[in-house]
Amino acid sequence: MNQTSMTFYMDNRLKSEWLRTFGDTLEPARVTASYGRAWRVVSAKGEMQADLTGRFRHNALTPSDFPVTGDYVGLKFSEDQTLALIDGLIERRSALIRKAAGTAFVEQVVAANFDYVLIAMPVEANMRLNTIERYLSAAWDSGGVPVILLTKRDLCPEWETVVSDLKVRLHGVDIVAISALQGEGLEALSPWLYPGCTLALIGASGVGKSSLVNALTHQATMKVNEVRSGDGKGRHTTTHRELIQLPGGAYLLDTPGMREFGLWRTEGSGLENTFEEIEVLAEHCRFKDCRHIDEPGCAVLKAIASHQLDQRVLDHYLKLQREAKYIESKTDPQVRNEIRNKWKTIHKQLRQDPYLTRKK
Ligand SMILES: Nc1nc2c(ncn2[C@@H]2O[C@H](COP(=O)(O)OP(=O)(O)OP(=O)(O)O)[C@@H](O)[C@H]2O)c(=O)[nH]1
Ligand SMILES: [Zn+2]
Repeated sequence: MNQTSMTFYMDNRLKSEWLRTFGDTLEPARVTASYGRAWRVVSAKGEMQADLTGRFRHNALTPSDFPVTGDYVGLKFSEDQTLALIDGLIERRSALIRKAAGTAFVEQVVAANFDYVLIAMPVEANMRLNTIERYLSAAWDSGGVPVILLTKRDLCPEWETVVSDLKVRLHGVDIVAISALQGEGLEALSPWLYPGCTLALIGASGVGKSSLVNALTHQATMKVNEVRSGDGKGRHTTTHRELIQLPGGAYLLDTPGMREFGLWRTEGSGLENTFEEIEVLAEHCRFKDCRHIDEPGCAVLKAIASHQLDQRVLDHYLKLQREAKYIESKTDPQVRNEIRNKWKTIHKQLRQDPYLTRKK
């Protein structure tokens, strides 16, 4: 359990938005944990459990209308002052949204109102750019600014080379390498640990997120995961608080939903924007449904043979396309369009990556 005290903070922009939305009728608070039907909030009065007012519940039409961890909310109190009730929600300035496919298309917000997205992954001699790109585009989509957090640098002797290499490839994205175990490199995170700054921490299971939180809070706030063999349970190591205040006043968001982030589908269609070159070439393939794998008369393969196109670009394209097909079959056209538009922005960044740039 987390023993540190928690304080409520709103910057000036938020304060004025708050006043515009609620005036002085409600008590400002922020959600520190969400349990589905109950919430934990912090306000100037301290931390407490909260329910929803009937009015709020009635007005909430979709799952994303309900409060999530990180949300700024307006509280009312029961007549005897013992119960806090959420009566309103400030519009989210950023959100990690999980798009779950089912009979109806459901959007699930898993965390809100962060400034930065810390993308955690172990540093390795051969970093997989595809994975990094997927995380980066999800981060940009969320409204937060991505920071790549390379973990376990004690296990990778060449970590410094990897970092400088990535800095060139991922032009303009901040990259930090740490070892939570040895307490190394943590000071490099200080530019983001200023009072009121909220960081969303994402990354696959086992990359060292809990260890980082522990190292930053200097205490066992989170249980480091010992994967239980057999039943696969005991995976959620997050204690009841999902918004953690760090010494120095920054906040860290770490919710169970975010922990599954590595499994999310964050992009769908729209690859044709990212890989324009291939699409243009493909128009000259003999077969309209050419897969550019081994078909005769394939203009894409011809371009590779003549070194006009890099094989790795095609591999990357085919891989993403296989993945995109899956979600495409499950999402509706309107959503596909949205995803496509987002990709248009992302594609600009990707094109600055030498890895994805066409040879000459
Ligand atoms: N060598 C080394 N091992 C680390 C480091 N950080 C974490 N680990 C180990 O990696 C394993 C997973 O660490 P966690 O912090 O539980 O990873 P997590 O990302 O929180 O995992 P989930 O809770 O499953 O999402 C543990 O055995 C840690 O001891 C590090 O900097 N160096
Ligand atoms: Zn082809």
